[in-house]
Amino acid sequence: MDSIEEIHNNTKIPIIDIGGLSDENNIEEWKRISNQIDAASIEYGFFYVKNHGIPMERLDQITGGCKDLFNMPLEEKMKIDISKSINHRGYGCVYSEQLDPDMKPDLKETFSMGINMTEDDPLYYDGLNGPNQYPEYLGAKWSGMMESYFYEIMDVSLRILRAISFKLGAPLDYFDTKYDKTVSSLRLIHYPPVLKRQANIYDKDVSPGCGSHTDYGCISLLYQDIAGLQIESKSKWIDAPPIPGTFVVNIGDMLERWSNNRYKSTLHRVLSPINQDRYVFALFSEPASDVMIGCLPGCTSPSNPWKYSEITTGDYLHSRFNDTYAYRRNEEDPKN
Ligand SMILES: O=C(O)CCC(=O)C(=O)O
Ligand SMILES: [Fe+2]
Repeated sequence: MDSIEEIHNNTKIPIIDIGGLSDENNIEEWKRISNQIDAASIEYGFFYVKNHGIPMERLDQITGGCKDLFNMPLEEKMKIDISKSINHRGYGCVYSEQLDPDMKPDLKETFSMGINMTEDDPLYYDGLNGPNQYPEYLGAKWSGMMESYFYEIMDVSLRILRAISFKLGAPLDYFDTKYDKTVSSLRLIHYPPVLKRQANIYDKDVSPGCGSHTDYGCISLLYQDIAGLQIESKSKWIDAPPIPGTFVVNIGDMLERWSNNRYKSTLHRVLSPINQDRYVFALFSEPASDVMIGCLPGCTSPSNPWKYSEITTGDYLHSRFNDTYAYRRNEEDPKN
């Protein structure tokens, strides 16, 4: 395998060492890290993080968990199909999602899960909260492992959001207070191989691995086993290859709104792997569904008023899911 330096020579997306965020008294480190995150979020909307605290063995274990899920017989996967869910969780089969409306639906299958909310909570029936659909076929050990991982990666996401709050003039726990009933979603993805990639990636008759899109939430943290991810930078597509032990982090639409466009929710896409399966797991980090997306204190001034109107994270997510999922196409848009 190529060394980190060799891989990194081929991409300009910065690698940021976030180890120092675990000591909240080390102000110099917080300044250094939050400045690096700030610069990368302005220029690329993407960066890699290392020293995040999740060991390589754990990442291999979760990759193994992805393979176990997608290797299940189709009838077992369909038992937990996302269309059976009240809250957009469970298995999404190949072609069920179309992230680029100008292209064919995506050649990928997915599994989504989040926190288990109890039924007595007023947010339970808002279509984003509620129970997970776990694969019984894989037993409680599998779901227990994924639930633990969900909290481990949530923790990393909140550490990064604290660094962003630090930089943008908000209290360090600005996002923590909005995340008690987080609708964050952990998503496992499998990209089936193609024999030969189409010569013209813009061929509208061929499904992309994942069509070009921006993410909906605050930040996404992604681990990929093999290459395929590309991001748009200065009107060109550049590769964001896997770098061992790191996560790819990107800014989503909600943080773009919250930061008054200081940070970029960058277009990205995935090329189907050739002759090889590709496995990914990503956390889409988002606050509770009743949280209003406002403007961070350091991102507005009399000469730079907030460019958006207020919307709750729940309404925003529903409208985006309705745009991109075949099974939801006929549902009412809550924004209308
Ligand atoms: O598979 C990848 O590398 C990216 C997936 C992605 O962008 C997404 O699911 O939003
Ligand atoms: Fe994405």
